[in-house]
Amino acid sequence: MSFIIAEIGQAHNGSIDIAHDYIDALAKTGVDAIKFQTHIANAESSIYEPFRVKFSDQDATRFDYWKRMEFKLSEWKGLKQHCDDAGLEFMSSPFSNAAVDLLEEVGVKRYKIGSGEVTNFLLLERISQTKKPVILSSGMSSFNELDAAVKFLKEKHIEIAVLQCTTAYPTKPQEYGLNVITELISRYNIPIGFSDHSAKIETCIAAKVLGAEILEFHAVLNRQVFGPDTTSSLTIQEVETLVKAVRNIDIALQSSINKNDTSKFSELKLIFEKSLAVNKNLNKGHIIRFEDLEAKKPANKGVKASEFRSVIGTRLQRNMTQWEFLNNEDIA
Ligand SMILES: C=C(OP(=O)(O)O)C(=O)O
Repeated sequence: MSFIIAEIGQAHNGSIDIAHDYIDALAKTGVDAIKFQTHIANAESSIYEPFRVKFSDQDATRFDYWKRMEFKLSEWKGLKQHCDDAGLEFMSSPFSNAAVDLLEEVGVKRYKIGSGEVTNFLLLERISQTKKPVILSSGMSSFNELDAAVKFLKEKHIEIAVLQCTTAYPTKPQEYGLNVITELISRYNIPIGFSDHSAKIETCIAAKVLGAEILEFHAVLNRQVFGPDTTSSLTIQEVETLVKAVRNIDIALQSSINKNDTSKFSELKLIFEKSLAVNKNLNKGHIIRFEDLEAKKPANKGVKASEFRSVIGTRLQRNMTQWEFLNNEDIA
């Protein structure tokens, strides 16, 4: 079955109240986990970090932005408690070792490592010290970089899953990299997933069908609000639709149908299948041609439509009227 993660990221815009609103809204959609990002400006950034997208004049630097996105330990604990109460797993990607320390105090079950951190072995080392399972994203990584991170974590006996991801906001269809999902499955022989930035529900559905066991996408309460990921996010309504679709596909993919066993269709086959009839008035002695025949519902009223070849060239034994069923005793 799929593990579905709704990524809130910075959609709360630094407001703890909005962060809680996200939990309430997403709890109704059927996702398994809600993911935040734990940013500690001093530990992960500096005043030299450029903006990826400068979407408001609120922050002079990207560092100021990260500072504004910080929550206190007690606030993180409140978010975790809210998720617990809503029956959702609380997740948050750390962007520094200090963030891992904080999340350990909050009490997380596993770690998500964002695409930008794949080469941050200092962080990988700190996370592996926790011995908790890891979901590693790959939005900017070459196979060489990914192999190195996977090897590092595997050697430390960390349970690991890798997500196909393309770091672009939003991703265009030609950038999704759905082909990579099957490559990752055969390359690593571990659970593989998909971290989506497309803002379209079909992308995760396609990833699911291709074998992704973990699906992550950004969610936003309102597409009009400022935020670095708004254009790459699904609305709450779209999340609900996506989750329903994925759960159905999970059931479908786990069920196998034996096309050779049609026993449960026997009654329906009688209704849907057809018997041969004549399509015009014909006299006794007429030699039946293809052009004289039609196939009509139901089955079992005359010669089976599948056997029409055995009728062609036979001679009518009686006069027949248009649309009458043709039986074996009518021909010789
Ligand atoms: C940036 C993150 O992930 P991804 O690279 O999968 O978008 C994250 O989890 O915070």
